[in-house]
This record gives sequence, structure tokens and C-alpha cells, in this order.
Amino acid sequence: MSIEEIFHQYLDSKVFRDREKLLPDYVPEELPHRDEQIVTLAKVLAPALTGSRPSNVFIYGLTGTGKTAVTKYVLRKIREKAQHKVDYVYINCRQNNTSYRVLAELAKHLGVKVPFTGLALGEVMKRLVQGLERHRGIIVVVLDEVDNLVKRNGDDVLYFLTRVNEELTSSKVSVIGITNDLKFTEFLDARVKSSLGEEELVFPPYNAVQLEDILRRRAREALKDGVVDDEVLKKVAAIAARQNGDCRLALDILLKAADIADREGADKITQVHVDKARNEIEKNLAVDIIKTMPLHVKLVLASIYLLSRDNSSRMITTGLIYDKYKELASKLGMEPVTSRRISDIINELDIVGIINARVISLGRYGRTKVVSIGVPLKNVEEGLASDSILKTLFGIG
Ligand SMILES: Nc1ncnc2c1ncn2[C@@H]1O[C@H](COP(=O)(O)OP(=O)(O)OP(=O)(O)O)[C@@H](O)[C@H]1O
Repeated sequence: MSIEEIFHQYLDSKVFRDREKLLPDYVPEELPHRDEQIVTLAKVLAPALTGSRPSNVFIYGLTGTGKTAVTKYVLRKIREKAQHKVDYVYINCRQNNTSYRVLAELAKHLGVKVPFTGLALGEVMKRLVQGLERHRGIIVVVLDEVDNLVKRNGDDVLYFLTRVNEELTSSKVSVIGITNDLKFTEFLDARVKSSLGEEELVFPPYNAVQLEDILRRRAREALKDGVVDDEVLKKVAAIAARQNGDCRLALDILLKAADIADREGADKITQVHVDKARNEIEKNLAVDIIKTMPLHVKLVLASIYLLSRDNSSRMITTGLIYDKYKELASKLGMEPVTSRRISDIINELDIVGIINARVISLGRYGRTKVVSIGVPLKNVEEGLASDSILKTLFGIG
């Protein structure tokens, strides 16, 4: 296909009306099945309309439950309606995962000059206090995926932001912390924890019927009429409902299926397109999970991988895995972890679906766990091969 033909096909899409509307960052004009959360958050933030400081809010919910979308939606509405100066800053703490970077983002928003790196945190905070004071209004700081920041850098930023009002006279700061991992609150100072949690909001997962409804509305905006049938939407919704009711995943699959259909020049998205999209996403997911595993977990997985690859007929027992793991660890000159830890790692790998483990009885020899790889071997290979140590040592990839 020539480049002209590719562009022509894209411009002449039979599938898309407005592809943007399926992208994860787009916040639609309506967010069905989140009325309760929208109303609660609106009530908490409403004091901002008349210039009072709203309570800080802590928002928790699994991934893809609409936390970010609802927060941005309500804040936009408040900003439109407010008689006083109300502003908000959205900072994603996965992308900005150090205290310095989070504060520098806030500084940028306030027009405060802070170099990209190099100042002491205390100095950045001092400049921020001046910037906030000049702002003369209410400013809501949204820290999305805040667990990433706290786990790496502690709670300095949260401490600063929840205390800074004591130093301000003409501005007020509120914080909204969003997370899908409640465990991080263990890392918080008790005072920070209680001020961040002045109000708490929980976002439950969507069910299949709700997801189908959301998909239908997003599809109406993004796709041409008649391109996607109800059965197809039902299928996508059912897949995402099984994965903790994750709306992000539902939209991801629909977008990918639409892209595949579009590239094929089809005028309808079929179940086959959905299957292809799902395979592609699952493959990426497995590879990503493996890439970010700690080294010893990768080594255990590499042991299972090598045992499956080289000895496909043999049952892979915990004992065999431990022997193989010790062999690999010694080649690397590393101290092996205990067999008990290996058992835990095997359970962890089982839970995320990278391997399947089941216990079998060996009659009078007792019981053992038998393991098999739960995703295509080539995905495991790709994930492990991205680790330079594993790649060179074992010739994987
Ligand atoms: N009720 C809804 N109606 C329409 N789209 C929605 C709804 N809820 C979520 N979405 C969409 O689903 C995607 C994921 O939502 P969002 O980013 O708000 O989830 P989240 O809970 O913040 O997840 P994460 O923890 O992964 O950031 C976004 O594209 C968002 O627009």
C-alpha cells in the first residue's frame, strides 16, 4: 500500500466518525452509572463556589472505575459555575513520580519559576507558598495515582499541601488524592492520613450491563451509525466485566477492534475483530507484567519457561523449579531465595495468570504442585528477553 492509499483509507474511514472520542483521556459530556459519585463529589467541592475551602478528598477504586473522569468532570463544572476564582491542577504521580516533579508541575501551573531539577525541596515549597498566595483564590490539587509518589518518596508533598493553608491568607488549597491501591496509606503519617481523608469516596467496579451502556454511548460519538451491533458491545462488556469491571479495558478493546476493522477496510466491527483486539491487548499486558517483575520473580519464571521449553513432556513440579532456579541464580552469582519464597512467587505468578498451578496427589509420596505457563511461550520470552541479564545468560529471545 502506498502512503497516499494509507492516508486516503484513514480519511475515508467507514468505521470512525471521531476516533478521539474513544481515547482514554477524553472525558465525555455524560458519565452514566456514576451519578452517586458525581453528586457526592459535587457536594464536597461545592463550598468552592462561594470561596470557602472544600474538604480534602481521598478517592479509591479499582482501575477503570471512572475516578479520574468523574473528578475532572466535576471540577470543570465547578470552575464554570464559580463566582470566585477557582482553579484546579491535575498531576499524574505515575508520570511525575518524585516529590520534586510533582511540586514543579504545580509551580508550572501557578506560573512560578522552578528549574527542571536542582533546587532543595524546601526552596521549591517556599516559592510555591508565594505563588499560591498570589493566586488569590481556591486551588484544588488533584494527585492521581498518588500511591506511586508516596511509595517512592514518602509523604512530604502531601504533608506540605495539607498544611500549607496555615501559611496562606488570600488563597486556599484543597487536595484530591486518587488511588487504586489502599495499602499505600500505611506509609502515611497519621496526621496526613486524617487530613487527606476528610472525605472519602469509593468507586465500585462496573457490571456488564453498565459497561455495555457506557460503550454504546461512547460508540455513538466515535463510530459511524450501524458499525457496531449490540452483540459485539455485549461481548466487549462481558470481557471487561470479568476483569474487575474495568471501563478502560472495555474502551481499549473497542478502539483496537475498530482500528483493526478500519485497517481491513471493513464497514462493520465483528466478534472476530474483538477476538483479535483482545489477543493483542492480553499479549501486551502479559509482556508488560513480566517486564516490571523483580529479578527473582523473573528468575523463577525463567526457570519454568526453560523447563517447559526444553522438556515439554515432563510435569513441572515445585521441586524441579527450585533446582532450576538455584542453577540460574548460581550462574548469576546471586544468593538464592528460600524455597518458601519460591512457593510464594509461584502463587503470585498464578494469581496474575502468567502460570497455572494445581496441586496433585502423589499417592503415598504426598502432594505436590504442578505448574504450566498460562500465556503463549513467545510472550514470556519477549518479556524476559527485555531484561539484559537474562537475555545474555540464558540465550532467551
Ligand atoms: N461512566 C462512564 N462513562 C463513560 N466513560 C467512562 C465512564 N467511566 C469511565 N469511563 C472512561 O473509562 C476510561 C477509564 O476511566 P478513568 O481513567 O476515569 O478510570 P480510573 O478509575 O481513573 O482508572 P485508573 O486507576 O486506571 O486511572 C476513561 O476513558 C473514561 O473516560
